[in-house]
Amino acid sequence: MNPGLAFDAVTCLRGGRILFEGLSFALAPGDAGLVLGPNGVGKSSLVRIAAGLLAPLGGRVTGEGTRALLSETAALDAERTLAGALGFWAGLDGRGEAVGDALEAVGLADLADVPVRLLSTGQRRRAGFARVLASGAPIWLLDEPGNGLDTVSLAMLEARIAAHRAGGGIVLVATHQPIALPDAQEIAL
Ligand SMILES: Nc1ncnc2c1ncn2[C@@H]1O[C@H](COP(=O)(O)OP(=O)(O)OP(=O)(O)O)[C@@H](O)[C@H]1O
Repeated sequence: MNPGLAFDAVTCLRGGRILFEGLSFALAPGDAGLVLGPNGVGKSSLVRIAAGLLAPLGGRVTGEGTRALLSETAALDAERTLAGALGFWAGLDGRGEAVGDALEAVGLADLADVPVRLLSTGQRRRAGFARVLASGAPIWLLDEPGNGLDTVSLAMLEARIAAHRAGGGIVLVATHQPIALPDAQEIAL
């Protein structure tokens, strides 16, 4: 199976307004898409459509391969320990053993036993990214992945994305912040 992600003439309606219309792009293994545009233009909506959480008004999304989403909400149970919350999701994919390495990768191994609700903003963001890493999904959908990250963590994120692409993974990033994403396809809304 060759992963891929393509938008074919996708139109997005939200809150009674057309946010974008007839949007097409295609990402192949190793590719990155960078979604850019001002506040409220529809970047998060585009990522949600790519994740299958929001239906487009028109057009279609195609592509093979599982998709992992990092969005504003980390989607981790606040009352569980960090390792427990990540283990819940990874376990659903039969990848419970991947949690330890993911926590190491994002520099949170020391906080594995801390409840998610006690994490700082940046730590929570990194925890959300650890969930993506642990998923093993070939397609990463990252909505503002750099939010709240310090310089070291941003460099970690960029390095992990580069390694993912080098291994044939695909990434779609929506962001305001500058992020190193060499040769990314710009998707300007
Ligand atoms: N659940 C919803 N119901 C109705 N309208 C919504 C909903 N979520 C978002 N919108 C509207 O859709 C528009 C686009 O929102 P979206 O979050 O996709 O933009 P964005 O480009 O990601 O913004 P930002 O840069 O501020 O994160 C906004 O006008 C917003 O109010």
